[in-house]
Amino acid sequence: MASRIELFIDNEQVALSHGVFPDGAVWLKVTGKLPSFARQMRVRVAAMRDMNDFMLLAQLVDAVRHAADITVSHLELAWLPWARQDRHMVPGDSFALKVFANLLNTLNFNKVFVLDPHSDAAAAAINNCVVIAQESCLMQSETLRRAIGNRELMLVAPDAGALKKIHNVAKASGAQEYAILTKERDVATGNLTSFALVAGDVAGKDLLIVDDLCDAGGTFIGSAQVLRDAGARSVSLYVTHGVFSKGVENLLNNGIDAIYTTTSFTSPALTDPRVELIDIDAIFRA
Ligand SMILES: O=P(O)(O)OC[C@H]1O[C@H](OP(=O)(O)OP(=O)(O)O)[C@H](O)[C@@H]1O
Repeated sequence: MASRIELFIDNEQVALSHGVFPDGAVWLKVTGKLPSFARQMRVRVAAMRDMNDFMLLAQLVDAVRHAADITVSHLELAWLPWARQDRHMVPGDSFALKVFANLLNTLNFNKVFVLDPHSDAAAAAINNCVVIAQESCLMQSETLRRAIGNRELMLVAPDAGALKKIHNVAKASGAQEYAILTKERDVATGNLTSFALVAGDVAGKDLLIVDDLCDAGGTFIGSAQVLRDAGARSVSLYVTHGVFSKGVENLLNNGIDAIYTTTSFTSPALTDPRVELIDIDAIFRA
């Protein structure tokens, strides 16, 4: 299992056990004590990445509802898989986010809390979805709250998708200004081109690129190059979701000085002095 899954009944954590049958099917059991009557079931899932992880969640919900009369059920879904496939993009592909949301909706949660989803399509497709906004996630880093508030770091939006959110990040953190970059992605190949700085005087400044997620990192390596060419003193990166499919070293060796991310996808065990992890527990509790 790749995901991290936790169960809380009326705010008390209950132990789980899971594994894989010889035929490859995953199994899950609640091994802690389940009261026969409980008000609230809360399930937190981080780093969900495939249908085995979804199946474990579905089995957990079934096990709890079989044993206890639950009146309210909440899901804290830190990382939303398939969130980037938020429309049909090329002929023959699928609107995978909608397919996943339709399955998730069968679990009938009263609320589904999602951290900084890639686009508005998530809240439209998931029933009873509550979005925890990017600025709420970022502001849980004391380092960033202080540095942005003291004007020691200037915010940068790396593309049109990020620009939609950065105004709220600036407002929440007390930043006066932000720089804006553009890029183009060929959705058929994934290739990135045309990086350009379209607004903001970044010369001599310490910068913080802010975005929802980092996958292979091409967006941020290309952005860092443009920002350094324009005279930036340093370039750091905040992403709510750190997939880092080519490793954090790929970024840290290619123009990114420091990384800030949450544990929505990144393992809490990641240790690198140049990476600051924001615990999702702090975000969900805020
Ligand atoms: O680390 P990388 O591999 O570069 O991927 C990260 C980028 O991809 C996503 O946007 P996307 O390019 O899908 O564009 P969109 O915001 O227009 O959907 C995301 O918002 C980042 O900007």
